[in-house]
Amino acid sequence: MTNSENTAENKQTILNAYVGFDTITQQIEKKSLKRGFQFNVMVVGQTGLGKSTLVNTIFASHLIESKGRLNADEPPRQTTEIEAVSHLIEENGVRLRLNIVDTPGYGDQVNNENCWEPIIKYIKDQHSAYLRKELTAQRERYIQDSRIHCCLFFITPSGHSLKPIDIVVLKKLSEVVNIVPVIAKSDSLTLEEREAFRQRIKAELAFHNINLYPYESHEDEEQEQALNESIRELIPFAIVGSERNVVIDGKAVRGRKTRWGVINVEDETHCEFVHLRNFLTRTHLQDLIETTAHIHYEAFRTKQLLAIKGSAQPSSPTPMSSPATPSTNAGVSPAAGSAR
Ligand SMILES: Nc1nc2c(ncn2[C@@H]2O[C@H](COP(=O)(O)OP(=O)(O)OP(=O)(O)O)[C@@H](O)[C@H]2O)c(=O)[nH]1
Repeated sequence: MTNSENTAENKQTILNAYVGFDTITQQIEKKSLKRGFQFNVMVVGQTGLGKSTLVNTIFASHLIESKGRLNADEPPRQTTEIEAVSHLIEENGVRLRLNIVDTPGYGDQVNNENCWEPIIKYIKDQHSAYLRKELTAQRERYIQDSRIHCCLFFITPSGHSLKPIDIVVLKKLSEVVNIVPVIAKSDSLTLEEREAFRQRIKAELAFHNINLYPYESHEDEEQEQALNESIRELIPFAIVGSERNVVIDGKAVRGRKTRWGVINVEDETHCEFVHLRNFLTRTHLQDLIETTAHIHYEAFRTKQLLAIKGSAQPSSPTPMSSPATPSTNAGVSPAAGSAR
């Protein structure tokens, strides 16, 4: 046997031997399962649009209470107050720590000037808290992540167009968080009205350059790109929520019973709730978490660290790159995201 044959044979032997590193995915899975997952969702929209109901419908349990008035003589809410509730939910041995941040009463005041500020401040405060923990000398092994991974934005089912205040708030939010807009209570619109409303909203979002999640990325595989494209077609999701079960053909389903029939929340021909739930929990949960870290938090972090560096060198002759345009994750551009 020649030397080169020997080398080739050796190489072959090594490649055929079972080393065991193919179990790395199981090892990661085991560790991740032990640690559990953290998902932080924020709901933004006017009072009574069904925010609490939708969250409870998505996660199939009563997680948050409605903040609506129970009696007509109760005083209306005075200010935008932000409230976070935390739940540990478990499915087939997978533990998910779910934080729901409710922002009741947004845009409900007589004077809505800067009503979005507490919401933006809350999101930035979470980034700031994370950065502080990250920069401490003896940082925790696993930093508690309270950064908002997804903001469900509720659009009033007016059938006309977005309100000017919605456009301002969407624009501000899209710079700091992944937004998933939904047409709330879409059972109040006919199927044609829904579609026309959706197309109008898409056109408005594109006109105002509002970039929504999922962002376009040339790094995604073809399959992923196709999935994201189909999701963009459905955005904003026309949803119906319900915490009650109704009986259809002898089967109890989540639905709303009206005088003229029953809406089955889980029926794709009735509304897009199932698509939204699949998108949030089955296909994009991890990506929402990663995109928050790689794009929104990274932008915040860069801006903060550049600002600190800038203040440490007040007489520096070289101008610093603008903190307003931080670098984002390679290949992924929220600015290039589709706003359809
Ligand atoms: N028709 C219809 N009604 C809904 C839908 N979702 C919720 N509702 C009803 O709307 C009312 C308000 O729902 P909530 O979930 O409390 O609304 P909210 O946006 O959380 O209200 P706040 O917490 O006060 O901001 C309740 O009576 C719900 O049963 C829906 O999809 N369609």
